[in-house]
Amino acid sequence: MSDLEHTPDSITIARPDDWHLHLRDGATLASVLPHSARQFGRAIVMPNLKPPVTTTAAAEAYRNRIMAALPAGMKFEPLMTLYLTNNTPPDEILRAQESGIVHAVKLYPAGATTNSDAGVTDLSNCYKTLEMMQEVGMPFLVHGEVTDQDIDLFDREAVFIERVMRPLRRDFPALNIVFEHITTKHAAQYVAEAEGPIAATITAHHLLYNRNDIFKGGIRPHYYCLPVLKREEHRLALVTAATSGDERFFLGTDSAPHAQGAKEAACGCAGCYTALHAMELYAEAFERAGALDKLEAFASFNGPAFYGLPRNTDTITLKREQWTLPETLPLADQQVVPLNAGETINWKMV
Ligand SMILES: NC(=O)N[C@@H](CC(=O)O)C(=O)O
Ligand SMILES: [Zn+2]
Ligand SMILES: [Zn+2]
Repeated sequence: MSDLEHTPDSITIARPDDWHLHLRDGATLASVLPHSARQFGRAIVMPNLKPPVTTTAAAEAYRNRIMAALPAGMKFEPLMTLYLTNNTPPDEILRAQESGIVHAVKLYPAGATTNSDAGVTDLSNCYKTLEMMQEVGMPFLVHGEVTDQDIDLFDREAVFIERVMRPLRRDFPALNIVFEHITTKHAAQYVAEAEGPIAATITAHHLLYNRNDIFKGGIRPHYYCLPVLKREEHRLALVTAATSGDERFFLGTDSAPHAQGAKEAACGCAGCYTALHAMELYAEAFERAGALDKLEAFASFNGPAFYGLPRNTDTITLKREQWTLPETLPLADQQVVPLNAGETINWKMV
């Protein structure tokens, strides 16, 4: 635990960016975009819509819908991505690069997570496209889990490193890779030690919670996400990585809105909604580690550096001020339950 007497009552940092965000589309997009735009200057917008965003033209149209949904007076830059499929042609990468609005290509292993059925079944189908990405410097963002049903859910990230990540790095030594939403000590160690241009995003909830929290006092659907929360030793490894100052680690909320009824169900969807209070959660995690001084690089410097983008020039301020989260938030014509709904948290962005 940090020595609370000596931690500041407020912290001002360069405006952060969210390098892993689900904005969805239509009325849901309109409901959730203001939460992210209030805290973050930019976001890597994930392409796992229905249907997925698989072409540059679709990404441009999606970007236009996001900008149309942005409330007047709010500033926000969506950084678009393409959803890799078995059939994505290499020249789509050229179109994406030339568009100036597509900043990465995302791997969803088929069946790994929400809206991933159109994902890649075998990366060897994509080698010509990956070669083009390596050539033009287009980052490759990966949901790093295998999907074999005989692999324990809690082992899927670790197995992905051996079966997919290491061969990928061997075959594409210069490919820019982001290991998204890492959840294990294995992934943290791999990213810290791997050859070549590589980075990882870490969510706030994987820094604050472990798998016990999914079952605290009963089944807690709002703590269910993919990759799933892991043992305490893995959470501790993520906190060590995030607060290490290693510029390979940066902020990605993986805020993933699902309607309340889709989460509180016999077979609930995977995803935590944290966009409302993401920076407050990260401040809590970094303070608990006695590392508030490391938050700015993790949240505001390392991501732009990896993507070759300038840092934001404005700032945000977080004050140590308790406030209670709402039980629900509007989501299109339904509700979404934020993580920590109804709880009192210790930091507030002002
Ligand atoms: N993280 C999740 O649990 N869900 C994400 C998809 C993803 O990031 O895997 C979603 O889009 O719902
Ligand atoms: Zn994912
Ligand atoms: Zn995600």
